[in-house]
Amino acid sequence: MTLKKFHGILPAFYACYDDQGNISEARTKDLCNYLFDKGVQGVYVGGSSGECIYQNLEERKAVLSYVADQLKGKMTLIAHVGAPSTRDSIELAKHAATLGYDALSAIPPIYFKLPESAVYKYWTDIMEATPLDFIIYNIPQTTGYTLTPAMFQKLLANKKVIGVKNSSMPTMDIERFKKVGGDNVIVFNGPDEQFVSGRIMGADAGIGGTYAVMPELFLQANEFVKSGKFDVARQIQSDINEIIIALCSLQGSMYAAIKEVLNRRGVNVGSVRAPLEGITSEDIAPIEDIMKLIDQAIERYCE
Ligand SMILES: CC(=O)N[C@H](C=O)[C@@H](O)[C@H](O)[C@H](O)CO
Ligand SMILES: CC(=O)C(=O)O
Repeated sequence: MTLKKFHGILPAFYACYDDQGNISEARTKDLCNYLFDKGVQGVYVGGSSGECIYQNLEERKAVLSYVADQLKGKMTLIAHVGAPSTRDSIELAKHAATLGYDALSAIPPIYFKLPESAVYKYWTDIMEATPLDFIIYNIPQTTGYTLTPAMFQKLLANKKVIGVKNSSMPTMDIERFKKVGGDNVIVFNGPDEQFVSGRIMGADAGIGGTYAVMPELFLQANEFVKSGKFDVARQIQSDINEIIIALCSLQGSMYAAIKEVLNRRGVNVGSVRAPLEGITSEDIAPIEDIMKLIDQAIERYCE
C-alpha cells in the first residue's frame, strides 16, 4: 500500500457560498482551480473549515460532488463525513465512495459525551460502509474527545485505518501516534501554527484550515523541513503565525477573514454562514494589513 499520495500540503476546503448564502457550484469550482494552480497535493473537503456543522446532508453531498468533478485525478481527495448521527455519516461516506475519493475521515461523535465504546463503534460503522481508506480525526478542543495512543492502536487493527489527522496542541501526540503506527501509517499535522514543529516531531504531511489562504508559504515551509533547513523553516512559521493571529483577531470569524483575503487574491467564495460572524467595516483595514503580510512573506521565502 502506498501512502505517498497523502504526503505534502493538503488545504482544508472552505464552504463556498453565493451572495444569498447558498452553496455555489461555480464558486466551489473556482476555489478548486485556484488550489490546483497553487500546486497543493490534495484537499480535505467538508471538515471544520468547510463549515460542515452548519450544512445539511444534501448540501454536503453537493460540495463533495462539485470538488470531485473538478479535481478528481488531479490531486488527492479526502472527504470528511463526520455528522451528528452514524446514519448521516454513512450516507456521506457512500456518496464519497461513488465519487472516487481517496479516503474518508471523521471527527468523533459530537454534543453528547459518549463512552469510548460508542466512539469506536461510530468510526468502525463508517469504515464498514465503504471500501475506502479511513483517517481518524483527533480534535479534542472542539469535540471534547481525546484520542489516546492505545485507542489509535486498537483502531489500527482495522486495515482501513491509514492514519490520523491530529489537531491537538501537544506535538508529542504526533510523536506518540507515529510511534504506535510506524511507517505504514500517515500522521497529519493539524494546528497550522506549529506545522514545522509537527513535521519535525513525526508528522508526514499537513491538513490545515489556513493553508488555502497562503498555500505558497506552507508549500515552502514543507520544502524547508524536507531539506533540513530548520532555521528558515522556523522563520517562515513565525511569519505564518503573525498572519494567523491577525486573521483571528477581527470582529468577523477567522473564516470570514480568510474569505475576504481570498477574494482579494482573486477567488470569491462568498462569506460565512451564521452563527459564524461576517466581517465588519472595521475589519477592512486590518485585512489590508494581512494582505501585505502575506505578499511580503511570499516575496521573502518563495522566489
Ligand atoms: C481547531 C481547528 O479548527 N484546527 C484546524 C485543524 O486542525 C487548524 O487547521 C486551524 O484552523 C488553524 O491552525 C488555525 O488556528
Ligand atoms: C483542518 C480543518 O480545518 C478542517 O477540519 O476542515
